[in-house]
Amino acid sequence: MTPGARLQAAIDILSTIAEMRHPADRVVDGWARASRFAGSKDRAAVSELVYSVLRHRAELAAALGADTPRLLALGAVALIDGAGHAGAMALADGARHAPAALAPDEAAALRAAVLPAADAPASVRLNYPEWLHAEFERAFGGDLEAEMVALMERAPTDLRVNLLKGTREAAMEALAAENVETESCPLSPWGLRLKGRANITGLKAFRDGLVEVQDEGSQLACLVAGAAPGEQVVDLCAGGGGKSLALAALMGNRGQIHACDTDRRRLAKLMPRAQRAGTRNIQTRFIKPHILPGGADADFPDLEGKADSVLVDAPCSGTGAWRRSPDARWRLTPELLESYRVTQAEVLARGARLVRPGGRLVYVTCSLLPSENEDRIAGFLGQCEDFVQLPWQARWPDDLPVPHAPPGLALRLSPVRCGTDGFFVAIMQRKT
Ligand SMILES: C[S@@+](CC[C@H](N)C(=O)[O-])C[C@H]1O[C@@H](n2cnc3c(N)ncnc32)[C@H](O)[C@@H]1O
Repeated sequence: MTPGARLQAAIDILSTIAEMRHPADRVVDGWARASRFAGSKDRAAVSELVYSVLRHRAELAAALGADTPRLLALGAVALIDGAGHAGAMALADGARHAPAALAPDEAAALRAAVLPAADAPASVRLNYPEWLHAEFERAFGGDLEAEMVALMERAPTDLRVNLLKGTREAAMEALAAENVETESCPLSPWGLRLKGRANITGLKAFRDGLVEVQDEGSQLACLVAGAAPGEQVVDLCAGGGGKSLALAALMGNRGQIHACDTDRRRLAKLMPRAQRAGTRNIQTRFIKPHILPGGADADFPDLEGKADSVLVDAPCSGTGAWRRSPDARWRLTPELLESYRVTQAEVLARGARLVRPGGRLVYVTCSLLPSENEDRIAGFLGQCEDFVQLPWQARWPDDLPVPHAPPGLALRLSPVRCGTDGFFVAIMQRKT
């Protein structure tokens, strides 16, 4: 592909993302599958440009005074990728497969474009929706700028070594034998961080179930949630089972994990993964999203008040994972956020009913927003007096380095403080 054709492909992908509001990775993958003519370098260059626009969208829109996919992509070539104004304009020459020549107003906007100065609003310079500014300020205070800069960076790829299949050292060797260099994650005892890039799902170590892709922050959430051999564990929002699989490894295949979700399609991904991992103590359960107020929970007639531990890995804004999904910041709306908060309160209350006296209720989000985190826990504890919150430090193993999390009972991970995605973990215990 010519540089102009790559630019036009990025513009087409950005147009589809804007029109359909689909996740960017899905649209980029769909384009790559449908574009057999594109080689691996073309695919990498197109994807790089699409993500560059998504990471810098607010800055670019302010610089250009417009946010059409065409101008945003040209602006990214000029201002982010370093090609300069003339370099970007030269690509839109109307040649076959390249973008049509610029209209006079487009050319004028591009020529005049300069990235916002230091006195521009933080939400513009650091690329997040202005309506979330107060929440981020509440979350980070004086660290807001540093955390938002870190959220614009690319996240490393982390793997969780499946201890049911081998040690971290054995996994590192197996990966090295497939030319994939890794290093131990700084905090997770099961974590390996890729030094470069690799197609993980194509590796033998992955197919053999020795490693799974899981951010270190998610691994730490599982470490703190904990699960002991022989326990009855409910993973109430199990999705594709990333956390169920980590808990199963902790349990050494003894006890039972009930992996539940309201989405059959997501849940269906779990059992093939469990098989690959050699996990034999997970069973899946499709559940309805709501229970009737005051009534019994028809999806859990067998588990009411019986579970040793209930993990509520709640649906959330995903703000903590913006490094991986930069487009998610532009799909989030106040209405969507409010709908997450409502569901979070519902699933917490539902999970609480399943916990036995003395058992644990663990609430996890990959959100950085206090309204999905601390406020949810405060609301829950205000209504459920038979639960008390435990400090996360009490569940942190003595022999591991301690994350630089801010003080408080709940564990709050973030890219700057801990080098992980943003996560929130609160542990509550049912009084005996
Ligand atoms: C953060 S994701 C779970 C990720 C998963 N635990 C993992 O580690 O891979 C949240 C999940 O909650 C599910 N969900 C949404 N509403 C729900 C509800 N009312 N009850 C239970 N699960 C729900 C979604 O389908 C989604 O799979």
